[in-house]
Amino acid sequence: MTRRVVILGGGIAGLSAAETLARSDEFKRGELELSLLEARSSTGGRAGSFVERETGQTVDYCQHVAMGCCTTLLSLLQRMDLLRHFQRYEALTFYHPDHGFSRFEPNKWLPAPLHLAMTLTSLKHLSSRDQKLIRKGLWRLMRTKSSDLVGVTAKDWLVMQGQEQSCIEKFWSVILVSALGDTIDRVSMQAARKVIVDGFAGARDASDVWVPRLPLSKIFGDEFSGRIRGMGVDLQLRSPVRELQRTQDAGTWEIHCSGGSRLVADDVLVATPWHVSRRWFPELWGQSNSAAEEKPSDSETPFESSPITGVHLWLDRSLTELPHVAMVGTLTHWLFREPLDSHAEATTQVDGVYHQVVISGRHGGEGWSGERLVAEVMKELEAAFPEVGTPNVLNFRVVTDPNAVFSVSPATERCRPSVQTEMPGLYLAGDAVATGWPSTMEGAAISGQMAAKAVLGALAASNNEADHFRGEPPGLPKGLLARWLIR
Ligand SMILES: Cc1cc2nc3c(=O)[nH]c(=O)nc-3n(C[C@H](O)[C@H](O)[C@H](O)COP(=O)(O)OP(=O)(O)OC[C@H]3O[C@@H](n4cnc5c(N)ncnc54)[C@H](O)[C@@H]3O)c2cc1C
Repeated sequence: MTRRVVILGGGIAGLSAAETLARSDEFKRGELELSLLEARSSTGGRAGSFVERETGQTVDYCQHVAMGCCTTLLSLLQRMDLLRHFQRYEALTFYHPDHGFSRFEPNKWLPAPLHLAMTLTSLKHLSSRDQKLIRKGLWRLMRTKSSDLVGVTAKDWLVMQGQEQSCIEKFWSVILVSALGDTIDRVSMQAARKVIVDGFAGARDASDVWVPRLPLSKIFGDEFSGRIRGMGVDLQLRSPVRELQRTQDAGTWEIHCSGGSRLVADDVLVATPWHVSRRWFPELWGQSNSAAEEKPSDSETPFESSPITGVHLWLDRSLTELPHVAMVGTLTHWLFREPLDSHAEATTQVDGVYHQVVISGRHGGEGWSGERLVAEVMKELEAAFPEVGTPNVLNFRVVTDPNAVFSVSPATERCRPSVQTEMPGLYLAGDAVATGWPSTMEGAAISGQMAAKAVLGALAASNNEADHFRGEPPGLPKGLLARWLIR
């Protein structure tokens, strides 16, 4: 008998689930029918783009980057022949107003984690005392198990380890705010460990930076959706789901879309963002994962959002030849220059050189207008690149997504639901489910794959077959030394 699986939400989680299911033998044998319902006119979700009205250029709501440790995302892109739209960088450039530019390039020959040892020395904004303390902190972190960091914020742990303010501001905060999308007084040290250990220390290629060369709407929208349709998935765009109901007698799910259409499914895989999924199933989003953990009190709101702002600038000149710069001690966190190959598609004459500034975790935004924010950012950029004089801003857009990422606080870590629920035929995906990853494209890709495997596992169980499907995807393989040193 054919089982009908419906995926709700065509962000990276939903796309990853659709790809895993569509490649399964069960789907190829015709035992599964697969639909994906997406509210918007394009897939990709938060990894999306808009057409800027003045220039006609397609630009991402906000620049996205992946790291080498994002193995599930990168292999998904590879399988879909989309990785060629990403550029890999092995080095990063840091800038500090008092110390200028430094290059961060992990050693290619030393085994992980020694490949990072010399790298800190190249960061001019870190004094030798800072470097010594940071090495000590990194060592302690590698020797501390993730399970020993439950309930602690990154800031508290760093202070407990004797990390001074200067190390926190110039090193830990810079990496963690960018990677976790929120400030270190809010985020959990478990999530911070994931970034530092998996993203830098665990393997040599882990800290590579992968930057999209096409607008995200082309990669995760047009191209990805074309491919999954080609694999036989019934993709329905502009189909916002309004309501979900379990029909007890039939043992199926009824899915009602805003336009009045109705679908019946044996299995539903909910891959909408946490703030949407929570409206349908609040009980799944506030409870502790582990029986040993206490349920948080009502006063705790475990799933808070953190904003990310993209400041899109069209300047009358190019600021730098560098493709991206991580800025330390400034309001600007990242500068990206001309990240897209999209200009040929602009509908009007593109005037100016496109740059994008990214600012993460700026809660409240100090009530500044777009003009004020651009003026402050431009002051910082002029100081960083004095050789180009005073650039004129020909056009700008400030895009802040208040729900860009969930704030991965200690309370949130305890409450992230797993992909498998106790409701028959109901599975959860999305970057906020319990993958161990922060709110990232990688977390979303892993969650979709895990949820799809749970669907296949249940199918195997109902057919009395062995369940080969469970388990998290493996990350980057750690070398011998890293396995020995990292707990
Ligand atoms: C500004 C910004 C910058 C970021 N930078 C990075 C970065 O550099 N690196 C990184 O790895 N991650 C980054 N992220 C995070 C990353 O974009 C997300 O973690 C990831 O895309 C989440 O994917 P998802 O599928 O879980 O959710 P979403 O992308 O939110 O997808 C959910 C989908 O569900 C659809 N939907 C919602 N409601 C309904 C409904 N009722 N019916 C049907 N469909 C519905 C939505 O339209 C959407 O397409 C950033 C996010 C933002 C916003």
